[in-house]
Amino acid sequence: MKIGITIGDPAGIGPEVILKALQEPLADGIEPVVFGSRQVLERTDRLLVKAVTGYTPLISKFDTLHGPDDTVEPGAIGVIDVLPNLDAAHIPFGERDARSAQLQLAAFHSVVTAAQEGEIGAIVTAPWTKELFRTIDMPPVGHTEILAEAFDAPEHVMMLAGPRLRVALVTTHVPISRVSEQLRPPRLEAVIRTTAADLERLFGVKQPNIAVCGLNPHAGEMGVMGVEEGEIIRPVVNKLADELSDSVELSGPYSADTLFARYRGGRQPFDAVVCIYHDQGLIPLKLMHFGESANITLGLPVVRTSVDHGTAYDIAGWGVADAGSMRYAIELAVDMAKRVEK
Ligand SMILES: NC(=O)C1=CN([C@@H]2O[C@H](COP(=O)(O)OP(=O)(O)OC[C@H]3O[C@@H](n4cnc5c(N)ncnc54)[C@H](O)[C@@H]3O)[C@@H](O)[C@H]2O)C=CC1
Ligand SMILES: NCC(=O)COP(=O)(O)O
Repeated sequence: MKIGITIGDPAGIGPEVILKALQEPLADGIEPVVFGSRQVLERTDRLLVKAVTGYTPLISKFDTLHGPDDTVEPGAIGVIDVLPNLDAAHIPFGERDARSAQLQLAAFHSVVTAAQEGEIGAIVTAPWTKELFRTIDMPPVGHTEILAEAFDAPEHVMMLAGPRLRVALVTTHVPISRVSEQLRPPRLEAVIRTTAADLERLFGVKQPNIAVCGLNPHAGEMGVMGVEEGEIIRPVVNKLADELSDSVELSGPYSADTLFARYRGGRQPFDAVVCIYHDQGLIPLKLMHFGESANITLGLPVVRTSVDHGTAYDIAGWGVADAGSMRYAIELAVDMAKRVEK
């Protein structure tokens, strides 16, 4: 099975974490194919040879493919040049460059097409810089939103998952001031249903135990600190807890701070926590699992995972980036693709 890995923003740490993550071979029968630029991978490989003690050069393993249907030589790393005429070799690290915006987007479009055509078993993305799209007159956009549109999946969910904590987000990249207006019963209901279904489909968790956070301090404290819990969250949770009682244990809304305190001491009280906004879920996730967790798009017909970090311009080109999350994202994608294939 081929796993399509996108290069992300070439000015960031994406290419570095890909090559570091591929130092150890993947499971038998799994062929990594990097969608991006051979020039970028070659310069990163050279850099890592100089900067990282014990790094094994991979350049001799790069196998340029004409397309995702090409065969990858055994033990090789397939590479697809998505913009062969782009001079990507000299894009400066840690700087905004329109060429990076073009490359990160072209790589992603290519991998999405390959997935739609059934050429790859899963997508793994290295980080891109959303704000960079302004250099090519596009709005800042995440992979998740593009995937949802490409696969017509309005009920998609962004989940970040590590060994114990999994958080599923109701709202993602919106200003805090707009979270309340985006917290609507149909969206919350869709997130709970998709999370429950994909805990089993992708993670193999049967009869999941799912908690839902409140939005406000103390989950609104009987309405004196906010009304969304009483007006929106509790009615949806009560309705679905009843409807799904045979297959899901659903509870909430919980006061978010104390809910995450239950994870102390190595405990895993829930299979997933539905969080109302981005930082409500990602702060505890990163405190517990940064570097050993991945981002997963639920609700898609294709498996897609990504790293738990961004492009880290402050360390790009130094060779010091930790590739734990990229390796985790690749291995998780392989597991999920095998589970879905069965
Ligand atoms: N999946 C994706 O494409 C994601 C992209 N981003 C994008 O990344 C850009 C930068 O975002 P930030 O909030 O600054 O987060 P960031 O994760 O890029 O950096 C935050 C801090 O963590 C460090 N760091 C991140 N990953 C690391 C690694 N693998 N090893 C060692 N240190 C690491 C960085 O050096 C920095 O000090 C933004 O444009 C954002 O949109 C952010 C998250 C995910
Ligand atoms: N904070 C997570 C994040 O930004 C992931 O975005 P996406 O590119 O995976 O949609």
